[in-house]
Amino acid sequence: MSSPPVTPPVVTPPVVATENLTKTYGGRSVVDDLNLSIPAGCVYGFLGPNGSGKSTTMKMLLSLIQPTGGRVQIMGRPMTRGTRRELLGSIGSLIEAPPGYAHLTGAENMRLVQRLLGLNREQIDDAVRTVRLQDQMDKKVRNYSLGMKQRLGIAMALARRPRLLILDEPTNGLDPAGIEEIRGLLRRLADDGVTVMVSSHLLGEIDKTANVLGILSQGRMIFQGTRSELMTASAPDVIISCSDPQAAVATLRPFDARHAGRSDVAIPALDDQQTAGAVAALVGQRIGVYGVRRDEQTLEDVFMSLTAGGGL
Ligand SMILES: Nc1ncnc2c1ncn2[C@@H]1O[C@H](COP(=O)(O)OP(=O)(O)OP(=O)(O)O)[C@@H](O)[C@H]1O
Repeated sequence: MSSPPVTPPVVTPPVVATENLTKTYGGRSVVDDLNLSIPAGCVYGFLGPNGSGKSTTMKMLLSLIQPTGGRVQIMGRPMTRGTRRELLGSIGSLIEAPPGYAHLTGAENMRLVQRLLGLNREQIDDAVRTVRLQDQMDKKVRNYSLGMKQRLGIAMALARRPRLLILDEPTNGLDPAGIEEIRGLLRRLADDGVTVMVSSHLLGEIDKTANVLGILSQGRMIFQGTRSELMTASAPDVIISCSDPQAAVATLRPFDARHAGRSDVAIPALDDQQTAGAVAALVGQRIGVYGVRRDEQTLEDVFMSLTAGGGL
């Protein structure tokens, strides 16, 4: 009897991959040996304090500036002088200030994009609907709120129906309602199969939207993975609630224990075996152990400790 044919798994290359991507200005590396990997269909949150190199990285992905070293691959193909034009045709981007002529209406701005890129009317209408600006198209852009300008910028980036969208700090300066509007938009785009790379210096602005996070500090990637992997990697404190915290701190000095208020003692970076050892040591000293738990950590705590609070 012949065995059924084995279908090889479909391996989709990352939509963006960089290898040792580096940018140096005057001998200083502002992007340093970066290995980015952005899976297809995700919202990739690119986080880091101001000046950590996010914009410089995004500009290199878009070929707006030349890397000093390393390589960029988009959808499995190397970005070179020969492939650049074609690859950029499948990327929409919003870098720095929102684009658009202030003295023209939203509709006039979109018509310019249509003509410039040789698009059809349906593509323009779809993009405007996606960012929910269809009722604002006859207003001059100078009368738009910042959030509306950002959404118009995103509509311009979306009009060519890109597979990849690169947005540099699209929520910067927006009020909570504007931030929520952009979050919802990014989720809808990812649901429609667009891969979105979005930068921010504020974790709270994108952590609920992003499936994958890349955290940059001083030009180096200090973490890349899912939100839950980040929480796991951060090894939260173990908190032991006990009858005599002063004596417990003395007993657990080799574990770097500290008094954490009332009956609590906090111990950093303990694995399960070490936790059992710490509890046994307390029991051996006749200190009553009331409870043992892992500290609650917000993603903000983790981010702050990873980036040592620099610039936040
Ligand atoms: N053309 C340039 N010449 C010299 N230094 C530069 C240049 N462009 C950027 N830098 C420096 O590179 C570092 C990274 O800047 P970049 O704008 O990429 O950071 P960022 O993470 O995007 O921060 P921000 O959110 O503030 O823009 C900064 O120290 C910046 O001053």
